[in-house]
Amino acid sequence: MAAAAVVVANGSKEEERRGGGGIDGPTNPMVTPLLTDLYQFTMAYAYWKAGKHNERAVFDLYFRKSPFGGEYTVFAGLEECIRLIANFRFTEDEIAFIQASLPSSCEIGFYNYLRGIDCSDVEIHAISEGYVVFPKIPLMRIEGPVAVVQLLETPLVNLINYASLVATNAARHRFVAGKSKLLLEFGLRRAQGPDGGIGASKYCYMGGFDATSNVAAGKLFGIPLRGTHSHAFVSSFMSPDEITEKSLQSCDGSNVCEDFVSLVQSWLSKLKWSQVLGGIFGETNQSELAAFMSYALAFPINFLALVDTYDVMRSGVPNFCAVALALNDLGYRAVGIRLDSGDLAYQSCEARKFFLTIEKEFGVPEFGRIGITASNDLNEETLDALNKQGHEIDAFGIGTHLVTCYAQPALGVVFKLVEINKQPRIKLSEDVSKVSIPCKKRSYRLYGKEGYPLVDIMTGENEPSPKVGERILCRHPFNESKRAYVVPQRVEELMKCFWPGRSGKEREDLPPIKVIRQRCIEQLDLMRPDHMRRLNPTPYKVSVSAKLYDFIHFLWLNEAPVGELQ
Ligand SMILES: Nc1ncnc2c1ncn2[C@@H]1O[C@H](COP(=O)(O)OP(=O)(O)OP(=O)(O)O)[C@@H](O)[C@H]1O
Ligand SMILES: O=P(O)(O)OC[C@H]1O[C@H](OP(=O)(O)OP(=O)(O)O)[C@H](O)[C@@H]1O
Ligand SMILES: O=C(O)c1cccnc1
Ligand SMILES: [Mg+2]
Repeated sequence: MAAAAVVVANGSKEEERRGGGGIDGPTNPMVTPLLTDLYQFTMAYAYWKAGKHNERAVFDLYFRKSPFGGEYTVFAGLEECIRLIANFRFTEDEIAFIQASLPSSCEIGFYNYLRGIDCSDVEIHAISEGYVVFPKIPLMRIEGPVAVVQLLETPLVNLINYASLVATNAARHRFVAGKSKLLLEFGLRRAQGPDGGIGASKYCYMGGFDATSNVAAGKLFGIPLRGTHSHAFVSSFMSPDEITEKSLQSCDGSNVCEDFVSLVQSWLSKLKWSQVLGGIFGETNQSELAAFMSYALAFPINFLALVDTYDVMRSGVPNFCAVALALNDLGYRAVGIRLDSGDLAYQSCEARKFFLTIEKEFGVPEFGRIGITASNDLNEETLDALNKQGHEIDAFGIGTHLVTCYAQPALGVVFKLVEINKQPRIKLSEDVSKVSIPCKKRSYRLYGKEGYPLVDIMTGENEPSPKVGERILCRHPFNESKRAYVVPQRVEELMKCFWPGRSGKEREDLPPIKVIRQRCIEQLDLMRPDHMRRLNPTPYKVSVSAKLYDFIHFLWLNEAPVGELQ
């Protein structure tokens, strides 16, 4: 396959980074081999100086606790990692910068070594993107020359951390909102910079949102685009007299209404004087009406109005209905309203009643079902509160809380050495949850009779895999008394080969985002409901085989010095 090329972003006369396997470079051109911490280079130099740089190392990338007080995480960001790996080459410019940044005592031979580095000898196994994942289970296993893999630590952790966090946040918002609601990501203006904005749109879609307002993300990833209009559009109008072009062709093109403004005004007075609606409102705001009419003239098939600029029930909703009824006369069906302040539950119910009354009173089929979108600082809690109160909202536009991951700003993804030169390594800690699980491992998801995943289990690389119908002991990695026998009805090996290096293994495809999104939805559906609930969810069991358990504790005892009491 032809090698992909990514033009280096820093502008000067630049070489191209030659990609492997026809895989494009990272979406964000800032993702280069320099997007790492200085200490990765100093360690790489020290490995090189010690003649250790080509020792074969295995690192696991995993997190320790699911975010947002939950018991599940959506794994996202893998494709961007593979794009980095496939195109991992230093340019001359970058090497010159590293040379200028390291102490002058560093030998020149190191820079020649960096010149020759790529990831052709690195092997990456990973869980598929969009999978539901759990603490301690490796999301990725990275094997290769220790100095190269060390350089990958920071960018890989960076690419997985926010992606998985925000995809999980999206999945959690979807869980509370319910499957039938349309979820729109509106966060670009509030995101942490341009990359935060693009990443949020991509991974919220992956986590189950339906569309984004972010046009660049729509182009880059093919995510559906949706949007309404803002208060500025409404308040920019002063009066209906501003509307000079008043004609509107009917939907089927069979006739032209020469004065759409008068048609709307006549509907507004019918509404005002109707027996059943009379009394709800009097004079509506005419500048708002002008804005709605203008928007309808511009978008007769997509007419949606923001109704809370002046007064939702006394102005916005009646004005919207007058325009929608005029459109209806011409064969168009209005899309709906957006509420962006006040009590969203109450207002949505009042608006729905108003629509239903019109449907009945004026015999307009389906008018009662007109869409209601709500926005304004929504998050899991407000969605939950709205559900409890009862509401008539069909779509939610969510920005700040979703994309900034307001409830938890980072997922603690880590990258730990588990083996070097075939020797298992462990990292000890006073805090047991921070002790790393040594060895090059495999991991499996074991499913029970009811089809739910029961437990994830890690084994040594060369242990026989768990078998359907065969009892296996699953042990908590650090708590001796926590163990269970499981007879799996289905066994799924979790990690697949996404970058074979020189192993000759087949490389897993990187599927389109829509496929990953669908996979994520199916994965979330597969989970037992008590793991998913928001309040005190049941922890999902993560375990090790009996053999791996014994080995962890043998290594632990071997590495931990024995204290002496005086
Ligand atoms: N029925 C409801 N139950 C619980 N929370 C709600 C309900 N309706 C709206 N909210 C939330 O209450 C908060 C209202 O925020 P705030 O008081 O700042 O806005 P507002 O005064 O309604 O609008 P703005 O200041 O934008 O004009 C928002 O976070 C919104 O999502
Ligand atoms: O509330 P979020 O979840 O962040 O969703 C996006 C918000 O952005 C827009 O207004 P903006 O917040 O810019 O202005 P406003 O708060 O004054 O309406 C929009 O009207 C939403 O309210
Ligand atoms: O299209 C919208 O309504 C929108 C887009 C971004 C932010 N707030 C609202
Ligand atoms: Mg706001």
